[in-house]
Amino acid sequence: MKEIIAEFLDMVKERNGHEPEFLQAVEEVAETVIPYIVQHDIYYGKNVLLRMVEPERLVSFRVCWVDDDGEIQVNRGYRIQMNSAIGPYKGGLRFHPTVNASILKFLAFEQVFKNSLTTLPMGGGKGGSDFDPKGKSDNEIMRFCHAFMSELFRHIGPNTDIPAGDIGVGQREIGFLFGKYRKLRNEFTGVLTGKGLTWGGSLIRPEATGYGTVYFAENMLRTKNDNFEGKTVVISGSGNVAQYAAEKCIVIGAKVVTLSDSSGYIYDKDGIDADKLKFVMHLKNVKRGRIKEYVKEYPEAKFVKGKTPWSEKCDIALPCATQNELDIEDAKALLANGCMCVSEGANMPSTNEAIKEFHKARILFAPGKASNAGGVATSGLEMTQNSLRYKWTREEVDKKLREIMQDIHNSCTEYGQEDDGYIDYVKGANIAGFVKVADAMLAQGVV
Ligand SMILES: NC(=O)C1=CN([C@@H]2O[C@H](COP(=O)(O)OP(=O)(O)OC[C@H]3O[C@@H](n4cnc5c(N)ncnc54)[C@H](OP(=O)(O)O)[C@@H]3O)[C@@H](O)[C@H]2O)C=CC1
Ligand SMILES: O=C(O)CCC(=O)C(=O)O
Repeated sequence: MKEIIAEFLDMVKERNGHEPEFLQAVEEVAETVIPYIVQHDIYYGKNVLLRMVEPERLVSFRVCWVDDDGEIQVNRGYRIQMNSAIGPYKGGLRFHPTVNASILKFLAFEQVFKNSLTTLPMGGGKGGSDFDPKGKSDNEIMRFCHAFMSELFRHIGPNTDIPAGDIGVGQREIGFLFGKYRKLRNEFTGVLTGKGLTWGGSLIRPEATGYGTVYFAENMLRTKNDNFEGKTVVISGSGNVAQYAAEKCIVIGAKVVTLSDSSGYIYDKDGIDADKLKFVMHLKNVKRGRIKEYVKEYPEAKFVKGKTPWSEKCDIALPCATQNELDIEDAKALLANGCMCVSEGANMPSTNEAIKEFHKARILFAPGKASNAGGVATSGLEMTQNSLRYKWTREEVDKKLREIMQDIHNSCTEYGQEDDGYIDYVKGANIAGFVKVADAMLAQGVV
C-alpha cells in the first residue's frame, strides 16, 4: 500500500512540485483515501483521486486600483474552481499578502471534501488575492474590492460559483464585492454568502464557523461522556472564527485563556469572559487593532510576542488562525500539558506530523474539513434562503447548524472508527467526503 500511495504522490509532485501547501493537503487525503479505493472495486482503476487533485479551472487575473495617495497599485487575483460534481463551486476569498496558487489550491481541495461532508449540494472552490487589507482605509478597501470584482464577475454566478469570506474578507469586503457584482450584472442574486442581514444575509453566518467548531468538539467529547463545562480552552487567532469559538465556549461554561494574532498571543489566567470578549470584538472588528492592546485594558493578562499559544496548559485546543500554525513540537507541548481534545477552526492549522502525534496519543482530534464546516454549511443555508426568498430565525439556523455538525460527526465515525473503538476523524472525514464526490463523478462519466 505504501508504494501505491508514494507512486500517486510522486505523480502529483511532478505536476505541482512548487506548491508545498497543496502537496501537504493531498498527502493527508491520499494516505487515508487510497487504501479505501484499493479495497473498493467501484473506485479502483478509475483515477478518481487523480482527477480530483486537478482543478477544473484556475483563473488568475490582474487587479489594478488607486490608493489614497493617488498611486496605482497592482495585485494578483485568483479563483480556483476545484470540483463541481455535487454542486456549484463554493468557498471563500482570502485577502492576505501570502496568498498564492499553492495556498488557494490546498484550500480549494480541502473545500471539496468539506462541502461534501456538510450534506448540502455544494462543489468546492476558493479564491483571493495577495492584497493586504491591514492598514488600508475603508475607501482603499472599497476600490480594491470593486477592481477585484470587475474581473471575478465573469467567472461566478448563483448557479456557477458562490464565493464568501475567509482571512481578510469579512462583511465589509463582501458588501463592496456584492455592490459591484449587482451593478455589473444588473441583478440581485445570492452570488455571495456572508452578506449583511438587510441585503440577503443569513442569521448565524458570522458565528457559524466558530460555533460549529465547538459543536463538533462537543460531539467528540460526548463519545467520552464528557463536555466543555469547567474545561480550560486555548484558542489561536482573534478574527471571525476565533471570536465566535470563544463566545460559544464561554456560554457553555468553559474558561478561554488565550487569543492571538500574527504578532503573538495574550494569556489571561482568569479567563476571557463575555465582557472581555466584547472588548476584543470591538478592538478587532471596529478599531482593527492588535491583540496586544488587550493587556493595556486588562493588565493582569500577559502578551507573549511572536509566539503561538500551544505551550499554555489546557484541556481543549482550538486552532483558529491559519495553516501550519501548530507543528509537532506544539503537539508534544499540548499533550505534555494534558490536552485531550483538538478541534480545528482554521484550515490545515496542524502539520501532518502534529496530527500523527495526536493520533499516537489517541486523543480526540478533528481536522478542519470536518470541524470548521459549519461556516460553509451555513453559507449553504444562506443560499437556500436566497433561493426561497425567505428568512429563517436565529433559532432555526442554529438548530440546522447543530444537526449538520452532528451529521458530519456521524459520517466521520462511520468511516473512521477503528476496531478498538478509537475514531480517526481524519480518515473518517476524508473517506466520507470522497465517497459522495467520487460517486457523483462516476455517475457523470469522464468530463
Ligand atoms: N471565516 C470563515 O467562515 C471560515 C474560516 N476558516 C478558516 O479559519 C481561519 C481564520 O479565518 P477567519 O477568522 O475568517 O479570518 P480573519 O481574517 O477574521 O482572522 C484571521 C486571524 O488569524 C490570524 N492570522 C492570520 N495569518 C496568520 C499567521 N500567518 N500567523 C498567525 N496568525 C495569523 C490573524 O491575525 P492578524 O490580524 O495579525 O493577521 C487573525 O487573528 C483560516 O484558516 C480560514 O481559512 C475556515 C472555515 C470558514
Ligand atoms: O462560506 C463559504 O462559502 C466559505 C467558507 C470557507 O471558505 C471555508 O470553509 O474555508
